[in-house]
Order: sequence, then structure tokens, then C-alpha cells
Amino acid sequence: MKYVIGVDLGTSAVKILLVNQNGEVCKEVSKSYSLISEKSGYSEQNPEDWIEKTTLGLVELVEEFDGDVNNIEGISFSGQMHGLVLVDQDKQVLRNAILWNDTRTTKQCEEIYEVVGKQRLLEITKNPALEGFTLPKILWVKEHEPEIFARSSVFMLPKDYLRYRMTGNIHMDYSDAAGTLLLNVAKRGWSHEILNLFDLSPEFCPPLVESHMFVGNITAEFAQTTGLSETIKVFAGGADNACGAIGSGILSEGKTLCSIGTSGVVLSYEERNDLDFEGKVHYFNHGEENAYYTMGVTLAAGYSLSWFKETFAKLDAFEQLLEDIDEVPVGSNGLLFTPYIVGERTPHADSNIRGSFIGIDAAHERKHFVRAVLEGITFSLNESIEIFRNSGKTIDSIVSIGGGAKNETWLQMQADIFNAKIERLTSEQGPGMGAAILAAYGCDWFTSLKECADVFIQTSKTYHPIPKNVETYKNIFTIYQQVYTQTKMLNDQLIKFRR
Ligand SMILES: Nc1ncnc2c1ncn2[C@@H]1O[C@H](COP(=O)(O)OP(=O)(O)O)[C@@H](O)[C@H]1O
Ligand SMILES: O=C(CO)[C@@H](O)[C@H](O)COP(=O)(O)O
Repeated sequence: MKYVIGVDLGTSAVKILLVNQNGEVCKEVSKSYSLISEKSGYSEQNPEDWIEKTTLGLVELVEEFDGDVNNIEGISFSGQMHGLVLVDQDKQVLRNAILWNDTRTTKQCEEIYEVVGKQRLLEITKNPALEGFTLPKILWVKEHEPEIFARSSVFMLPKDYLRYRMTGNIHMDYSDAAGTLLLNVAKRGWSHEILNLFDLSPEFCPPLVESHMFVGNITAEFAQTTGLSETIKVFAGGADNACGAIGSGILSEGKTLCSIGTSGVVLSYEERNDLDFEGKVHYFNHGEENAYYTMGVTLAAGYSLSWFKETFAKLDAFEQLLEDIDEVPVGSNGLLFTPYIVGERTPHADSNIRGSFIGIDAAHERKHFVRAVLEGITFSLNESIEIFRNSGKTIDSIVSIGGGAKNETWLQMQADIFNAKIERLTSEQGPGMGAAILAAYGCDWFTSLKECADVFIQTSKTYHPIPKNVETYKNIFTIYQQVYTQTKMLNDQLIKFRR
């Protein structure tokens, strides 16, 4: 039997899957790392933590593998998007990576609109200037840490840096490059127009490759440290959402994905690169050649739940925290939560807005708050689904993945709030599975990603909307949608008190 490895370099942890030729997950390893948040709006990670934890994970995986390591033929990657890693001439990391959920760059986003023009930016990159994207982070370092910027020779995204440390080769794939605001998404090349406008040289950007492309072997040193074979083929990999889509079979028109990780996304496959969503949703290159996807993003989806757990129930596991939410009726007895705890992206691109609990009653217990958090996150994702439906898409069936797909009540809640059938897969590790599929296709086990996905991916359970709940949630959703506008001004006034 042959095997491939899918590495998902997430925000909360690196998750590594060993998958055989039948698509069975033979081993799963997860190693977590933390976020560094110096002040409100800042979110960083030390790239060395990614290397250390991935290496540890691979060592564990190889140690517990009872087959011949030479049969582990390929490895590929899925990575948290947009994070800026800057290295110098000697490829030494110059500062912590600034992550996708860091919102310090509102001023740089305004500068991008002024310099490029909003319409032109949309024409080239298909996306608006959002704090989370990479170009604003590059401009922030240029302005605030000029001595660091002057020493930088090339930028990378998180999984590209990990792959560089494993192979010694630097590349970036189209699906991840699409989230930098430096790529001409339709023409699939770095935008020299945008690079010139910001005085950035083309050498600052890594060579572009397809996600399934072979980009080298691991170094002898990395092979020795991990126990992997030096002959293992390394394939580029993709953005976590592109990989999540591949790993959930979102490889043809009409397929929709809901992924609840640290962030939450609703994503739809697009064959075409010339649709106009006016920047209301993200429009990126897929990990499949010449395909695209559109996507709405809730910045703090799983993060809202983990924030609640860390703050109010540190010692409980997620399973314990969620064990009594079934006792709380739909609508959490009038308690409403908005998950804007680090600002928001879709539909309100607003780095200043913050979350709220509305309707706190003396009768509410912890379980009501927990259920309200889950409902608020799901309402936020439903706003993206509404945008897709309003643009003419039919969304009646959604594949749900990510940490959020671990809980049955939450899956039923998704069916009821989205008013769509929810499919849970045998593994909720969509991005890791997508990376494994890229490696399997790269190894020529299959003639297309789709053929591989058909073998590797199975639905384990389907959740159907319950009409009575759908009706209740519809009514509460209209109240939820008002909270943003009703609390916007209050939050703006509170900014000066944030640290
Ligand atoms: N048992 C569980 N039930 C529901 N949600 C969970 C559970 N375990 C983890 N989560 C949620 O999943 C999130 C992590 O999901 P994951 O897909 O691993 O994220 P990432 O790829 O961003 O690292 C956590 O923030 C948490 O909110
Ligand atoms: O910023 C985005 C997408 O634009 C995020 O989806 C990141 O890619 C992080 O993903 P998770 O760690 O939540 O999976």
C-alpha cells in the first residue's frame, strides 16, 4: 500500500494526516501553537513554532507508522492564508508573521485605494483592500519598521515558509497568492502594475506554481530529523480554503462549503473568472488548475467559541462546554451574540466593530451563552449565504467541515439557520484531506483531483432542516442583522478605550 501526507498549517494548530491509496486516514496528529497578540487588533505567530510543531508531528507520525516509510510517496500542504513572513537575503526570518486576523492595517488599506483606485484594484485582484490581506501588511512593515523592510528580500505565506524549510526551495501557488492583493487573479500572474505602484520589485514575490505541482524533495537533514524518506515528493499545496474545498469535493459548479475553523467561511465553486460580485465576497483562484471560488468570511467563527471557553470555562474541553446546549431552546431564550470580537469581514468589512451579547436576562445560564455564541457565529455565516442566494445561486446542500463540524447540535443548527441540507464527511479535516488529495494527484495516482476526491471523500451523515426551527431562526436572523448598525456608533466611541 502507498501513502501520502496532508499537512494543514492552521491558525490554532498544525494537523497532519496520513492517507492511503483508498483515501482512508490511517493516522492523524495535531500539535497546537499560540497566537501572539500584543494589543487589540494585533495577531502574530512565530514561524519557528510552525516548523517545530510540524517536525514534532511528522516524527510522531513516522514513529507510529508500521509500514515501510519508502511507501509514503508524497506530501503536500494546506495553509492559513494571507500571513506575512519576511526573510532576508540569507532567508532568515526578520520578524513574527503578521496573520490573516490581524487588523492593524486600516490606514494601509485606504492607501491602497488611493494609489491603485478601488475599481482598478477590483479589476486586477477581484478583491477589495481588507486588513487581513498581505499587501496591507507589507505596507505596514514598510512604514513602521523601515529597517526590517529594507533587509527583506522575499515574502512568503505561512505554508510556503514551512515548505521552504523542508525543501530549501521557495514557491507560492496561485490559490494562496490570490489572497495577497498582488496577483492578477484572472491572468494568473503577479501584477507588475501594483508592484510598481508600491515600489516593490518582482523578485520580492516567489515563483508561482500550480497547487499539485512537484516542487522538490525534502532535504537530507529534514529526512533525518523526521524519519521520512529523502525520496518523498513534495507538492506545492494551497490556501486552506482552497484545500478545504478540494478535501470536501467542491470541484464543480453548484457545490457549497461551510468551514468553521478559527475563521468561518462559506465558499462556492466558480468555473469563471469574469463574474462581478463588486467585492462583496472574496474571489480567489482555486487549488484546481484554472478554476476559482467565491467566499464570505466570518473572522472569529471557531475563535469566538474558543475565546468564550478560554475566558469563562478554561478547564473544560469543548465537548464538556457544549454538552448541555441541547437543553436550551432554539434562539437561546432571547439571548443574541454577534461574533465581531476581532472586527468583521463579510458582509461588514469593519475592523472597528466588536461583538455583543444582546438581551442578557437574569434567567440565562452558561449554557444559554454557549448556545447563543454558536447561533451568532452561524447567523454571521448565513449573511454570506444570503449574498450568494441574492446573486442567483441555489444553495440547498452544503458540506460542513472544520472544528465546528465536530458537534452534532451545531450541524443541525447549521441546517436550520442556513435552511439547507448539511453533509458531514467521514473526516472533518477538509484542508488536510485536500492537501493529501493534491499529493495523491501529484503522484499520478489519479487522472484528476475530482477522480481522487470521488474515491477519498465520503459523507457520513446528512442533517435536514427542521421546518419549525427554520421559521424561528428566520425571525431571529432579521433581529441579528440589525445589531451591526445599532452597535456601530457605540463601538466607534469605545475605540479610544481599547488596549
Ligand atoms: N468538539 C468541538 N465542538 C465544536 N467546536 C469545536 C470542537 N473542537 C474545536 N472546535 C472549534 O473548532 C475550532 C478549530 O477548528 P480547526 O478547523 O481545527 O481550526 P484552524 O484550522 O483554524 O486551526 C476551535 O476554535 C473551536 O471553536
Ligand atoms: O483569512 C482567511 C480567508 O481569507 C482565513 O480563512 C484564513 O485562511 C485562516 O483560516 P483558518 O485557520 O480559520 O482555517
